[in-house]
This record gives sequence, structure tokens and C-alpha cells, in this order.
Amino acid sequence: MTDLLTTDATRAKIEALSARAAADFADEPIMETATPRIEIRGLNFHYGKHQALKNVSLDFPEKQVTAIIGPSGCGKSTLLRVLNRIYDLYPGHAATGSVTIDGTNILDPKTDLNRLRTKVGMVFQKPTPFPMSIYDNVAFALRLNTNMSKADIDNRVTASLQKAALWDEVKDKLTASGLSLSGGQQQRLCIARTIATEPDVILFDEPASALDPISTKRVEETIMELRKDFTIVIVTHNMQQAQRISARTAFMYLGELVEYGDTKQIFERPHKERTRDYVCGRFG
Ligand SMILES: Nc1ncnc2c1ncn2[C@@H]1O[C@H](COP(=O)(O)OP(=O)(O)OP(=O)(O)O)[C@@H](O)[C@H]1O
Repeated sequence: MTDLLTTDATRAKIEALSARAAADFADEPIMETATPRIEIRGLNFHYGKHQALKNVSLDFPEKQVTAIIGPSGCGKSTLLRVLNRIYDLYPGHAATGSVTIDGTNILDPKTDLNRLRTKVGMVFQKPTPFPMSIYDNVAFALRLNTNMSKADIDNRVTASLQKAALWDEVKDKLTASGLSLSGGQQQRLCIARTIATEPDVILFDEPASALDPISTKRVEETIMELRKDFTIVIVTHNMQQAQRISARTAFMYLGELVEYGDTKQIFERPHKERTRDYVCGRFG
């Protein structure tokens, strides 16, 4: 099979698309005074004896995209996993400090985890559609967690697929398997599945790292649309992606938050030498 990405025409098209995406997003105004949706104070996290997060404090503002960057193993995914308490499934994994979402400390043992995970949705690195139809993938959690009528579920499935920018591509084949879609479409299906339950916060753990540049651009555009309705936190290794889509960036190193600020400042005028070395690619 011809490798499409190696043809000059295709490469030029991808570069033009990426440049346009960067131009589209670069001058987005940053709302300095945005209300924090999530407040993290003095957060420590242990995997048994190993401390993966050390005294992390930061706020994720409402209806903005915040990127978490840093070298492998610095604790980015751990920080995401604390936000919907996925770690609770594993004995010996423990968090201390406080993580307040809309005034409630979600680290409190009395927190209703089902409710929390409806409020805080997560999209993973590898698309993970269920082995069922496109429609059922999106309707699945609605049937489990709500008493919605068939008509209401139909409407919510349509709206979620539209918000995830997948509707036009699948509206004529909703009964086809979710697994029959391309990788990029599968990831947008997972985004539709996540937003169907109307969370307040969506966590993205390297959502485009398994995708080609064109699919990556579609996912980034989808995230930019979603930020109008949701508070978004994204872990990414892709420095260009962080600059294209996030208003704020947190740089982590060895479990600590080194620097946090407006994305433009972090990439163009970092205050800390370690941040400068990382964003300049001096270490990875
Ligand atoms: N289940 C686990 N048990 C023990 N240690 C773990 C576990 N998961 C992660 N760690 C350790 O915790 C630290 C932080 O891991 P984490 O996955 O949060 O890093 P990361 O910054 O997301 O890395 P990457 O960019 O490679 O995904 C690492 O030292 C890692 O080895």
C-alpha cells in the first residue's frame, strides 16, 4: 500500500492544516479571571512506598483547556487519575491533601464515586470503543445511569455525536460496530460517549498520541469546541499541541509542579530554568 504520508502533496497539506490550526488558536484570549473549577492543595500521591506526586497545588479554571506537560514518569497521568479517583480501584494507592471540585473535597472517603465519575469524564490515550454499535457506545452509560426515555436517549446520542464532530460521518450507519471506524473516528466516538453523560470536567490522557496528523487535528478542533461547555485538562507530550489548544500549562518534573501559568508565558518566557530546558527540547 502507498504510504500516503510520504507523498509531497499530502505532506504539504498536513503542514498547511497544522499551520492553520496554530494560527486559529494562537490568539485566543485567555481569561485571567476565570473561576477555578478544580482547586488542588498540597496533593501527595503514593503507589505503595513510591511517592509519585509531591505537595502539588494548582487550580484548573472553568471552561478552559489546561495542559499538563513534563518528561515521562513525572506524574502527569497520576494527577489526572486523582481527579476522578480511578486509583481507588487499586489497594495501596493513596492520595492526601485536598482536591476541591465545586466546593467539595473529592478525596473525602464519603465521596460518591459513581457521581464523581459522571461529573469528571476521561478519554484515554488509545481509543477504547466497546464492541457494540456506534449508537450503543454512546447510549451505554445513559441506559445504565438514567431513566431517560428512548426519544431522550436518541436526542442525547445525536447531540453528543454532533459535539464530538462525528455525526456527519456516522449518521447513516449508527448500527455499524464502533470498532469498524478509523482510529481518529473511534477516539471521537469515545469523546461522544464521555460527553453523553454531561460531565462538568473532561480529562484527556494523550488523546491524539496514537493518531495520524489529520485525525489529531480533528481531535484538537473537537477539544477547542468542547471547552465552551466543559472544563478540560489534557496530558500531552506534544509541545505544539499544548501551545495550539491550551490557555494554561502546568510543567511537572519528578512528581513536583515546577511552573504553572499562561501557555504563551510558559513556552515563550518561562520563569524557571528547568521549564526552559524542557520546552526547548534540551531534555525529554
Ligand atoms: N501502578 C503503579 N505502581 C507503581 N508505580 C507507578 C504506577 N503507575 C505509575 N507509577 C510510577 O509513578 C510515577 C509517575 O507515573 P505517571 O504514569 O503518572 O507518569 P507520567 O508523567 O504520566 O509518565 P508518561 O508520560 O510516561 O505517561 C512514575 O515513577 C511511575 O513509575
